[in-house]
Parts: sequence; C-alpha cells; structure tokens
Amino acid sequence: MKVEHQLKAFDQIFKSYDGSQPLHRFLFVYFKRNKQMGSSDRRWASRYIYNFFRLGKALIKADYTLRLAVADFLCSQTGSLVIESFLPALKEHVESSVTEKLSLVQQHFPEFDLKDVFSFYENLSEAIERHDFYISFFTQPDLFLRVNAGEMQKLTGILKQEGITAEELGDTTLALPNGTKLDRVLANSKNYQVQDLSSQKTGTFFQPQPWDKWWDCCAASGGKSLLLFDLEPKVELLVSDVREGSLQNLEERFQEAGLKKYQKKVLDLLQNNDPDLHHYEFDGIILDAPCSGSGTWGRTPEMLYYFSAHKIDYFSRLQKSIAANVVKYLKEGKPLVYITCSVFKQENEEVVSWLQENLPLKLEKMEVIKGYHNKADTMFVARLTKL
Ligand SMILES: C[S@@+](CC[C@H](N)C(=O)[O-])C[C@H]1O[C@@H](n2cnc3c(N)ncnc32)[C@H](O)[C@@H]1O
Repeated sequence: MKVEHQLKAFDQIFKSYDGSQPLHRFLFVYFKRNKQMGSSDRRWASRYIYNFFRLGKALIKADYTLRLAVADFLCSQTGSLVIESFLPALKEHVESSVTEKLSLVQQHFPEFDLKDVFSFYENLSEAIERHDFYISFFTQPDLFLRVNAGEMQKLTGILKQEGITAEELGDTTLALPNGTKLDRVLANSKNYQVQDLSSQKTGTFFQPQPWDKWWDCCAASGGKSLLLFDLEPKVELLVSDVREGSLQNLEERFQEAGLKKYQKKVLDLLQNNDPDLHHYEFDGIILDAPCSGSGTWGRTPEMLYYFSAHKIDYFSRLQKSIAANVVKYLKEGKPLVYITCSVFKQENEEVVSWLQENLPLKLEKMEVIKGYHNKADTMFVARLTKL
C-alpha cells in the first residue's frame, strides 16, 4: 500500500467529519457506505484519524500531513507509512516511551507546546497535574470491568484461555486492552459490568445503609445504580432520567443482573416534579450530572478538536438547576453525591461552592478521581449533607 493511498483515505474522512456526532459512530456509517475500503484500509484510516485528534490543537499552524505524522508517532508503538515518509529521522524511536518521544518531537519542532493538546487548560480543576494529564491523551485508555464477588478467578481463567491479557486491580476490577471483543469471549455478562475504573471508585462516596431509600436521578443505563446495589443489595431505589431510551437499557441491565425491586420514572429535572414526587423523601441521592465529559476525552479525542468552550457554562448552569430541583426531596442529615466525568473546575469545585452558598448543603468531602495515571477516565465526586 502506498502512503498517498492512505493519505487520500484519511483526507476524505477528515473533510467529511464535522464533530457533530461521536467519531466511532461516524466511522461505522462511513465504512458501510464506502465498501471499496478493505479491512486494512479501514484499520489504517481509523488509526490515523483517532491519533490525529489525540494531538488536539498542538502544532496547529503546521501542515496537517506533518501533524498526522507527529500524532501517529506519539500515539503508536508500531511504525507506519506516514511516520516513514514524513518523520524519517524519528521512525526508529517509535517503540520508545511517550516521554522520550515527546522530547524528540519538542527537539524537532520547538513550536510544539504540550498544553495545546488540551486547549481548555485554563478551566482545569486545580488538583489535576497538567503535564501528566496532557500526555495521557497519547495513550488509548483501557477497558475496565467490575467483576461480581467470587467470579474473578473464573473470569480471568476464561480470558487467559482466549489469550487476552487482563490485569487484576484489586478483588473486583479487571483492566483489559481497549477494543477487546467481550461479547465473543465472555458470553455470560451476568458476572461483570463494563465500568470505568474511576467510575467504580465513586462508589466509596455512597455509603448506603440497609433499607435506605435512594434516588439515582440521572440514571441513564444504570451504571451507578448497579454499583449502589452491589454495595448494599437491600436499598430501596428509584431510578429516573429524562431519556426513556436510556431507562430501557437500564431495565435490560437490571434484568440481567437479577435486580427486580426498584422504581423507575421518566423525569425532566428542570421541571417541577412535585406531582410525581411530593411524597418522596430520600436517604441518599446520586446526581451523576450531565456534563462536558471532558474527563473521558481519552476515549473520544475528537472532542479535543471540536469542543467549544462556551458549552462549559451551559453545563455548569444545568448542573446547578438540577441540583436545586432534587435537594428538596432529600432528608436532613442525608447525602447528595454529586458526580461528573469532567475535568473543568466550573463543573466541579465551583458547582460545589455554589451548592453550599445557595442550597441547604454542607460539603463532607470531594475528590478529583484521577484516571490519567491508570489509563482510565478522570471523574469528580463530592458528598454533601443536607442541613
Ligand atoms: C452522566 S449521564 C449519567 C450516567 C449514569 N449515571 C451511569 O452511571 O451510567 C447524565 C444523564 O443525565 C440525563 N439528563 C440530562 N438532562 C436531564 C434532565 N434535565 N433531567 C433528567 N435527566 C437529565 C441524561 O439523559 C444522562 O443520561
């Protein structure tokens, strides 16, 4: 295959993608429509376009073929035609560590500024170590499983048989290479949930008691609810979301996990929900809020290129409005667990300050769960008690 051929395919994809939908969904449709592309063409085109976006806005003034080569060099451990053709001096270093490769790139291109990889750096939560966070974009995150108690050995045995390297992180978490085809390998999905490592860690903020009444008010397909049930199977749970479709997925997941006792409601938390909820009082509310998702952009690097900063304000306002609407259904002395998968202070610490200033809530603890050291997402979690 010639480099011109690969570049033409990359160019066509880049020019027809505008960031308005997730890249993986766009590529799925694009490849379906372009049947002339063989599997090797598709593999190379996917690798190039993903790596290209992992560079964010670094070297933005350079020729974009050169940017592609730099991105592919930084993000890959194997050579490619673009590296050979446009960075011949660096090609023998492709297997080096990201740190070594970065320093080579900076020697060759003094205008390369690492912070341009994540151009919204001024909005980052203070706790985030800038350098480590930026370079994490050059590595694809892992796929994480939360494994049911007592099932770890069986699961790792099956994975080993299939030749899949899985790293055990504690008693209930497995890290697998991204792209592992789980449905082919682990047919019985009852024994595990796909859930990012940092998302699993938010569970330590829940602390439910038996017979507590909890509300997962932005439940989507139920990731946090399943975690809550794992921690305390005797909670009485209400799940809600504005999207009915997500709650249907939740029903399927709950059914698979053997969970039958819970209530489900479609609720828009920007509206007055008293007609539905006036008699409810909860011992705990999980608010896994709609957010920029900036802590998960290692999985969707196209956002580094297409996200626009004005959306941060939009999310921050949405988060405050939703919190204000749910807190009235919380019992005094009980926790609101506020979660985002964002790295922006306007969606994290600043929302927590606003909640304390404007609502009867007091901060117990909060944490940025840093996934970038573990090939995982970065999340924020705060536990506030109602006064
Ligand atoms: C971060 S996701 C929740 C993820 C989920 N808790 C999990 O662990 O998989 C945020 C959810 O908030 C919901 N949402 C957004 N705006 C809402 C609103 N006005 N009222 C209720 N839910 C809303 C979205 O539909 C989305 O499912």
